[in-house]
Amino acid sequence: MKIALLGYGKMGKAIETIALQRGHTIVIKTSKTDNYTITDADVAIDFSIPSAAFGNISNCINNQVPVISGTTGWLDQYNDVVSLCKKQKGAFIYASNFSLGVNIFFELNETLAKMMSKLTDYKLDIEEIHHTQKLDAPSGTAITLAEGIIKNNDAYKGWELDKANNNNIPIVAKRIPEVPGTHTISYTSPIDTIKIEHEAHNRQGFALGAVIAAEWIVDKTGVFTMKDVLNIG
Ligand SMILES: NC(=O)C1=CN([C@@H]2O[C@H](COP(=O)(O)OP(=O)(O)OC[C@H]3O[C@@H](n4cnc5c(N)ncnc54)[C@H](O)[C@@H]3O)[C@@H](O)[C@H]2O)C=CC1
Ligand SMILES: O=C(O)C1=N[C@H](C(=O)O)C[C@H](O)C1
Repeated sequence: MKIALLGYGKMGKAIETIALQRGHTIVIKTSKTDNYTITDADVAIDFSIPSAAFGNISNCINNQVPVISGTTGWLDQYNDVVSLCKKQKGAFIYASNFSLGVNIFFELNETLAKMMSKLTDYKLDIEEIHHTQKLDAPSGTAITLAEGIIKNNDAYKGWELDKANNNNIPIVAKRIPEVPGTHTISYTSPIDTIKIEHEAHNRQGFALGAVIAAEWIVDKTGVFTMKDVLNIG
């Protein structure tokens, strides 16, 4: 496949390595709004910055190039992308986290949330830790985890950064140099604590998942998620 990398930072470079190992060619690499012809690519992978994602994705969809986006922090425009994709009969996947391990963790989180929904003595919090260059907080993955809990436990209606209000899940975001991404869900009662955690050791899992998603979507039309790609849940 001929791949366009929209965003050639830490993730763009990790994706390039895996894509080349899997026999693909990188035909476009952008680190800003450079001039390029997106139709030179069979598929585009956007790991850019929150303010650039919507423009990058729309350009692909308007030109009938299937697009994968892992960029976080732009989701107020997600529904506009879904509408555009339907109108243009394009192909699009967004995932807050492309790694297989985190997608299994998402399923585990929902199952645990269902089990904990009747145990009102337990107080819940989500913690995420990332490197200090990260632009957004909380992480997209922490938001997906919160949404998975809200769907399965009526006690929670939303989430809030650094605050524990009645019906909102508190998300604590920590920034520590070089941490690729750690997410922890804790349920604490006066008697004990139940914890589940995913710790990425490097960026390879995110990058491999993104390339697998690109290989999967290249001949499809529609809006999909990693559940469709990995066939889990
Ligand atoms: N969904 C997932 O599995 C993962 C998502 N991410 C997300 O991916 C995004 C990128 O992460 P990193 O590579 O670590 O960041 P980074 O800061 O290393 O790279 C971002 C790159 O985007 C470039 N850029 C800026 N404006 C652009 C534009 N208009 N078009 C194309 N590129 C542009 C920057 O110059 C930079 O090279 C972040 O939003 C991060 O949260 C990161 C890891 C995994
Ligand atoms: O910015 C990062 O690095 C990461 N961002 C994603 C997120 O916001 O959840 C995924 C991963 O945790 C790494």
